[in-house]
Amino acid sequence: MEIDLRLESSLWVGKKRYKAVLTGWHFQWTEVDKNNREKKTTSVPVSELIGLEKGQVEILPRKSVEDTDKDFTVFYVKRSSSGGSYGLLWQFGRIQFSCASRALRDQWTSHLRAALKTHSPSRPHRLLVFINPYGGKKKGRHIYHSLVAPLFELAGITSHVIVTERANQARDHLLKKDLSGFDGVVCVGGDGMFSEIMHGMIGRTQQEAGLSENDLNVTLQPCHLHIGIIPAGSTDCVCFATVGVNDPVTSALHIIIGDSQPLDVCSAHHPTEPVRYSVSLLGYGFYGDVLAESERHRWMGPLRYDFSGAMVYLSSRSYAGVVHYLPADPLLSSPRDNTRCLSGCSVCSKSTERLFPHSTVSESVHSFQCSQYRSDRSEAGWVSVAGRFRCVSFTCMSSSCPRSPLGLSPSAHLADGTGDLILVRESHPLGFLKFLHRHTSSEDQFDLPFVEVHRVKAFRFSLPPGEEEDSLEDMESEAARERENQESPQCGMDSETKSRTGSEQQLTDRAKVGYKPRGDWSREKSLFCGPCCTEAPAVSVWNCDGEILPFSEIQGRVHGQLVHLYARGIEDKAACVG
Ligand SMILES: CCCCCCCCCCCCC/C=C/[C@@H](O)[C@H](COP(=O)(O)O)NC(=O)CCCCC
Ligand SMILES: Nc1ncnc2c1ncn2[C@@H]1O[C@H](COP(=O)(O)OP(=O)(O)O)[C@@H](O)[C@H]1O
Ligand SMILES: [Ca+2]
Repeated sequence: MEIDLRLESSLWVGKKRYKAVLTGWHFQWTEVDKNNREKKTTSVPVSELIGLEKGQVEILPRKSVEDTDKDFTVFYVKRSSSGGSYGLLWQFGRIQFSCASRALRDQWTSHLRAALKTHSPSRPHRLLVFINPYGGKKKGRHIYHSLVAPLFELAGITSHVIVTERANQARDHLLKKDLSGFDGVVCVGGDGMFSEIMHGMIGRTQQEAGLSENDLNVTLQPCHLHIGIIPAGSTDCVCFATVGVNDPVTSALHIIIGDSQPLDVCSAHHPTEPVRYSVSLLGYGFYGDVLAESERHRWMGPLRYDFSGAMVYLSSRSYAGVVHYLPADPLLSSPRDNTRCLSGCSVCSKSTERLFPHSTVSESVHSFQCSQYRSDRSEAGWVSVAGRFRCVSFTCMSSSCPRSPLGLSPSAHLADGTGDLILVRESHPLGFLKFLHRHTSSEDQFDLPFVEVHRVKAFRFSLPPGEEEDSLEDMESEAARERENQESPQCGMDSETKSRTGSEQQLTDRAKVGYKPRGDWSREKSLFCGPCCTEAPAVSVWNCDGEILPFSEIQGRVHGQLVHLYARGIEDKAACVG
């Protein structure tokens, strides 16, 4: 039986009288003056109420309740127009109403609670929170305890908090520990920490489904737990691109109200390595080199990327390779259609219907996607491009971030089952600088003769014929053999570098850092072996959402809407703030 949630009465805020109306979906209050004229109305969707309490309640600086019997306090999401040039900042709104009687107060609180239950069914009650205490400016713990935990408490959310003590602790926990009772997982950290959590969640889901995630042909099962991101890292691109701002309170409010944003994920495969996943950036060449270089300067905090970016730019490298890609349907969207994926995006909604044609996801989705991908795997429809590239980048979304407010690919979609492949060919250094600089403005970075962008479902990158990647073991033994035969140093470097043979150099180039999780933060080998060294490395590494993949040849495939975030995409500023 449907409960009638409608309620209307006069309420007071201080000395001002308001006409308050609960329609079921909305709660609104309008100031009424002495002549019964209605003034400004504030309307809040019930789904955006954070909570309510009887009495006069303050939560800042600390929660205090004065249990008056005619008052109740409502907490709600309030949008602010001062959220920077891109998304909308959400703030915590609080209003304290007084009623004519205690009975009316109880009627309001019970109706509002019932409306919340009915219209906000997907709110989390119990969350597993991982804090990386070393991410970004090392403020994760403080951000969570001072800004986020009080809001969770107010909203009645209980949380189990784990402050990590090592890299990959969160991933391992998600892979092995009992997760029953949790509605979602919260990541307090940057893109690397998010990536760790995403790997744990995707891995766990496939384990439970009995699927082999390393198999490129397997259709992965979407994860059922949502992930919330409290930005506390260096780039925080996943948060920025899915919420529109990097603000812990805004993110906490999206988590509290149980927002849901599906996200495409690209799996990156190499024959001898475990699968890796990426949402923001799979980048070879410039972005791979910047990451490898930046690991040596972690002490600089987020600035390490700017410093390393400048260093790598000055080294002016390009790398040979062959890129194959499987184009997505050009009738659905294009990376140069000048559209933006905003909250409620119709391209993404249509993709949901295409990717999950029946409302009961599981088997139907599985078989549909499998057959679709199997036919894609034939060479039919694949396109190849060979050459020397300054960078080969792939992103499943715009990858906007404070450094680049419109992102690597401004018209990419969060959840359309495709990604954008950006190929930047060898070019004059000033041309490349122009390309990079355009990321910081609204000028079109693809409108340059040496840049191409393709919307794709899958891609692979290989080294040129004859220079294909050997297995690292082969290279190691070859290097050892060469070392035995060779005595003369290559140039006047330090003794370790001097004794490096051709294969060793190549080995170092390819596996520059070995396959270590970035969080180990061990001393990496510099990309710059010294002014005397004129020979640039022949190969680069991949930057996989801030993690180094120590190999060159990969195959990537987009898995549409594989994970869900507590977010709603970028809200259209014009539509939301009056
Ligand atoms: C002359 C001005 C040049 C400005 C170039 C700006 C280009 C910025 C593009 C940024 C794309 C970011 C994609 C996201 C990558 C993150 O996953 C990764 C890890 O983040 P985190 O864990 O929070 O540290 N960040 C990077 O790889 C940084 C790339 C910076 C390149 C300059
Ligand atoms: N306690 C820890 N000690 C060292 N590394 C950690 C720890 N917890 C997480 N990490 C790792 O730190 C890396 C970077 O974290 P992140 O939060 O993304 O910061 P940043 O944005 O500054 O790179 C992640 O790859 C994660 O695996
Ligand atoms: Ca996408």
